[in-house]
Amino acid sequence: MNSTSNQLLVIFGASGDLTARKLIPALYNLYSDGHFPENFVVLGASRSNLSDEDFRKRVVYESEFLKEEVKSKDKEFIKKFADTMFYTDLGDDYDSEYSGLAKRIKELNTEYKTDDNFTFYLSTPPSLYEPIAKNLYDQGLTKGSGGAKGFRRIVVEKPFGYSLETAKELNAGLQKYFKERQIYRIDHYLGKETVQNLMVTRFSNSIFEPLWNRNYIHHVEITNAETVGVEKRGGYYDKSGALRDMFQSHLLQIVSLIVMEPPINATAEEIHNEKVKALKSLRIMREEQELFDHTMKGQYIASSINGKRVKGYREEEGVDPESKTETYAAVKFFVDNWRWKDVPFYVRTAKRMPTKVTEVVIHFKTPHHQVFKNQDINNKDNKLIIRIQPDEGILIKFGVKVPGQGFKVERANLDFYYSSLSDNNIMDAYERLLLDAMQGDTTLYARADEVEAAWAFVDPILEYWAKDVNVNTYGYPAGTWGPKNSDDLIEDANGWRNPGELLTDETGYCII
Ligand SMILES: NC(=O)C1=CN([C@@H]2O[C@H](COP(=O)(O)OP(=O)(O)OC[C@H]3O[C@@H](n4cnc5c(N)ncnc54)[C@H](OP(=O)(O)O)[C@@H]3O)[C@@H](O)[C@H]2O)C=CC1
Ligand SMILES: O=C1O[C@H](COP(=O)(O)O)[C@@H](O)[C@H](O)[C@H]1O
Repeated sequence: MNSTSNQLLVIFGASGDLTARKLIPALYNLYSDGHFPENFVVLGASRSNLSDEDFRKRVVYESEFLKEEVKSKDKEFIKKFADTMFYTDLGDDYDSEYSGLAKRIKELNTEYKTDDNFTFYLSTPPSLYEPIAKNLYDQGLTKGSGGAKGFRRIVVEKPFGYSLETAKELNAGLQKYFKERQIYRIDHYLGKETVQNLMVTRFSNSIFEPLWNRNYIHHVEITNAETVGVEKRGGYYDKSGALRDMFQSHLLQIVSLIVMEPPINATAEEIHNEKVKALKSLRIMREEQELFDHTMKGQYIASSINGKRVKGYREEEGVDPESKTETYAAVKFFVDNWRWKDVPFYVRTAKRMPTKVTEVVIHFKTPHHQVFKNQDINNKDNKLIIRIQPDEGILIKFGVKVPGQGFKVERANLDFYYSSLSDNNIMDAYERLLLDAMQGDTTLYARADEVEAAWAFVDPILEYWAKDVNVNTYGYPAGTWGPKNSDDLIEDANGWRNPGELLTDETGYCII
């Protein structure tokens, strides 16, 4: 296990939702599991005027996200955790000088012996990333500006850019003040245990990797379905859409792990090098006809689920009532390299689907010669299903003989659930990623060139959709598996695998 050095973690945007919802609960779990170094301090920073005690109340004692923990643990235990938290007010805006912040950091560093090791976590709107980095530099708080003895790391939240151009600008802005190896771009899917397991499944078993290519794989299907709508994030989401929000980041990261070649070792650098090569080999769609044939967008419309009316996307708070922003995105694409030539990849992501599930399905080719003729024609390929969430696990579907006369073949399941491996809870993604940042491991963070390669693939689709000519936005009733014609995109592979029940019997079909 890596060791965690004494350090001070500064969270910008400490009064915000992510800090309370994810970061502090993740820190609490690390603390409970004994992962804090001997000397560890958290300094929250934002414009809101709060004292240290106000901040502790807000994110620990009265936090709706730590309710159970505060109730069930003894007071001393919780107090010790809360006492690692401090707060400093940044004044009116994140552009003003940070002399107060710098002073507080230095005082805490001396008092709590955090060895001059600072991690800066930016949980703010991305427009503030460069100004914050510059201010840290101006205050002598970065390696380049202060002759620091300890380490300096900067963690930034998604979204990382809005397009290839803006992602490049963000990268260049941060790289003026921090070296690439000091920059940690969060993609919380990389912190999920089963996403990491994609590499282990492939590269530590001799039964999968020899088959992991165009000779044996017919197609690859990835589904990311959520039951929730846009909730309180309508304002952000309406400018973003499913392709930017999920596909460019989380789903292309998963694709890179499926497509990549084996790294020569498991170091961050070698893994990132292979992932970049994989992302660069995705065939960028440039022709309008191809973009038309291989992409599909949809938007959820009102429906009734279990007798309760569910709002349509256009009725959500912060959403333009005439919005054409997609809450459903599906893309078919190819990978231009030796391993994957002519193997189609089908990837979809959507909100307001019947069930929450993220899974990768590797569909193997059927055997060249069919010895047993009476196999169900739609169900004769082997499938490897990697369930990323929920019920993390791996399922192999393979043919077995039905007992009795003759050779009737049926699919059987070889099922593995992650939960059967250990009694310990699987670490939450933020917990894992924070611990990695605290330990200086960038493996599960996205590197600049990875992010840019993903945007380079997505940009032409976004541009084509933005033109709004020959592009339909298909409506689908909330609680269904997307537009009624969604199987058109994947008809050459017998349609999508829809695991789970339909919540509603409405099956509307419309173009909106
Ligand atoms: N919440 C979530 O579940 C997720 C969030 N993220 C990302 O994390 C980051 C923070 O998100 P979240 O906590 O939800 O956002 P919030 O709006 O809840 O918090 C943003 C924080 O930034 C500060 N801030 C400073 N300037 C501005 C400004 N001009 N506009 C808005 N806020 C400002 C606010 O504090 P103050 O006003 O006191 O300065 C606040 O603490 C964003 O980049 C978001 O995309 C990513 C994935 C999930
Ligand atoms: O980054 C995001 O992810 C969530 C889904 O995350 P999950 O871990 O619950 O699968 C998504 O709802 C949100 O829109 C997106 O910004």
